[in-house]
Amino acid sequence: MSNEPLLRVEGLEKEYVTADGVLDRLLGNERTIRAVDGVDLEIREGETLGLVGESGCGKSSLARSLLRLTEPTAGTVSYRGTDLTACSRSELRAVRTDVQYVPQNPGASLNPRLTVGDTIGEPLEVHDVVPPSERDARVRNLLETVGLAPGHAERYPHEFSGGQQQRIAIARALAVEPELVVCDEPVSSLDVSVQAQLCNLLADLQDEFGLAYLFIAHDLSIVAHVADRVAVMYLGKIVDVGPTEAVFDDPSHPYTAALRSAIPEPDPRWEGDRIVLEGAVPSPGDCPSGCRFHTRCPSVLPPAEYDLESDAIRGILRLRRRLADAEDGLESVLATSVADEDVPAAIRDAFDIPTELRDDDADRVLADALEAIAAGDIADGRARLASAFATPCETDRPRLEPVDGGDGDRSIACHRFDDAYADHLPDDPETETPHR
Ligand SMILES: Nc1ncnc2c1ncn2[C@@H]1O[C@H](COP(=O)(O)OP(=O)(O)OP(=O)(O)O)[C@@H](O)[C@H]1O
Repeated sequence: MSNEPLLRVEGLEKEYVTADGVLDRLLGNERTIRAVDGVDLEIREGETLGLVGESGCGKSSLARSLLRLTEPTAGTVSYRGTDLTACSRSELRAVRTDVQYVPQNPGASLNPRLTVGDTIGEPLEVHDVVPPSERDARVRNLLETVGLAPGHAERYPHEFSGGQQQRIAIARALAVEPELVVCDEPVSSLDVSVQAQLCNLLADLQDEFGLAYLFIAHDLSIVAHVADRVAVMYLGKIVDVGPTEAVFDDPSHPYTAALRSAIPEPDPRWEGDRIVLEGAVPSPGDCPSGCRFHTRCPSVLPPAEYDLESDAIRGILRLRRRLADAEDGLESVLATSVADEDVPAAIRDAFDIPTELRDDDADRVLADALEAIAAGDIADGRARLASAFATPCETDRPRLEPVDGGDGDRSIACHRFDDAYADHLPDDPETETPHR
């Protein structure tokens, strides 16, 4: 396997401009959704690169824009040195024989009016791969290659199970003898046993034809079985990329650690706790500032001035976010009403902030801010907390940088791995989350 990338993606961006209705569009009330935000990636010859992240992180948008199935907003995609973003439509059609896409949910993407034979035969004709006289034989051969019977060519897509439909979609992609196949969640909708069969099929095809795959999944456990390297995506950005084993054995990025910990049957070697992320992925139309993951990050960096336990800074940040929207007074901070003197304790309780911070100075500043809020001066409390408990995760955007100690193949976008923020790391490693 050569180390020269087959496909190199640089600074890829994809924005969608949406409006709730025609009126909003006419009034200019449109929103820009930045689904892919400056992605750099490479896919090497014959390798499988897994791309994982929760639903809505931008995986399909990335896959579709790198193949120009949807036009990217910015960036370049070089396939064997040819910049696909600069190709004319006809040049792109020629490259499409080398780079194929297997869409999510093949049941919906296979034309119900075409027989399976015509579905697989269509790209053979479009790209002039075999003479018309050899088309049917080639279709039958492709069906056998993906584990279906040659006689299935006469049937229609609805006569097949989900797993079989996925095999048909793979056969269609293979028809033009590609070098790279982008598989968008190829097994997510299938039963576990069918998932395993399809993963084995993809591996066999890779061995036989030397294929490279971009394999998209929201579940890290599937990717572990098929990928040589893994890229982890969060809100339009790659936050962690490296060899599969390294990403699994040392899921250093807090988001990777959370995905890793969510695997239902953990590797017996894995001793980490289950990390439950708060809430869902925020809308890419309204991305958090700084590190996009900071609003859900279990390991957000505390301010350098204080020696704060990670639970405390998380709770304080949650409180700060709530206060940012708290125009209606105390009732939008606390769900139930309590006596004025009990408000500080009730807020600590509601936001999982310890009753006493281990850092006395921090505790005094927090107590003063809570007193201000209890007295009804929410703006003062908000300002005190914002100036005392700022975190670089909220203001500074982390860059995807190689991490020390590896072979240069692992990169992580997290301030915890940037020496410039070393003074923010808590003094007591016992209070740290399990991944660092
Ligand atoms: N055509 C579109 N118009 C507007 N917004 C879109 C469009 N396609 C995707 N989006 C939005 O872009 C964001 C990323 O979506 P995308 O489908 O790329 O994510 P994903 O990680 O592949 O998720 P899933 O696993 O659910 O497919 C989401 O917020 C989605 O709502």
